[in-house]
Amino acid sequence: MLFEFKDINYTLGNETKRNIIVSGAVKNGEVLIVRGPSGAGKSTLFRILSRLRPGSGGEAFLMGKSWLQIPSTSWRINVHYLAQKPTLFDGTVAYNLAKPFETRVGGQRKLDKNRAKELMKQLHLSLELWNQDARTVSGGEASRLAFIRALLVDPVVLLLDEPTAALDEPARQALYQVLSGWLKEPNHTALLISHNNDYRQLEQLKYLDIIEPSKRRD
Ligand SMILES: Nc1ncnc2c1ncn2[C@@H]1O[C@H](COP(=O)(O)OP(=O)(O)OP(=O)(O)O)[C@@H](O)[C@H]1O
Repeated sequence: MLFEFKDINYTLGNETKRNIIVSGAVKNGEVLIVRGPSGAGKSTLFRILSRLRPGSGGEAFLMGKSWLQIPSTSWRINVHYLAQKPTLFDGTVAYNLAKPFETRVGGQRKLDKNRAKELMKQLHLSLELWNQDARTVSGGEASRLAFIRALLVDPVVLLLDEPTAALDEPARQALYQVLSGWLKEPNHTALLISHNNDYRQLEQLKYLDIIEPSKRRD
């Protein structure tokens, strides 16, 4: 297995607490669709798996190596969380795409400008955006730019949290086409949250349902 998590355990809610325990595994090229009603804890699971917040138990493994053996900064390079609301920093679009390479997340690598521009074209983004102030881009442009930035970092696992929510149909299809190509490269896999079934063009799908324990049949 390329990426595996076992008995990830976390509690949601303040007064009425809900305890969730989930496990899953994905091979090279597979996509695990994480489903569940709004508020079920899907984004929370992604934040735990990318080690942006702690859970209360369980263990994840990247290429067979436990997260207990890998520092969280290195883990996050390879288990990359793409949040529902994209984070863009003050500065141009180019600056935003280069941002991960300024820090340890990008390792020793530099931004591949040609690849960045090629991805922009594939995702129906105008190259005129390159020098635009990132705070002025539209919601749909912002989500595609954050997706491009994630691909440029080239993680092993992409945790995609409703990546097409702000996109129109052609842009949605373009995003899944780019993702599909990325998944065909070695050592790539993804987990995906989506409230609509717009990901049908992806292959090798698996499903994980997050439901309240009281509704479980097992
Ligand atoms: N930092 C936080 N502090 C308090 N409650 C939180 C926090 N983050 C999430 N929650 C709560 O935990 C629950 C699960 O949130 P989460 O974002 O994981 O759900 P989700 O399944 O991704 O929902 P959606 O499909 O609506 O995005 C929600 O009730 C949410 O209000």
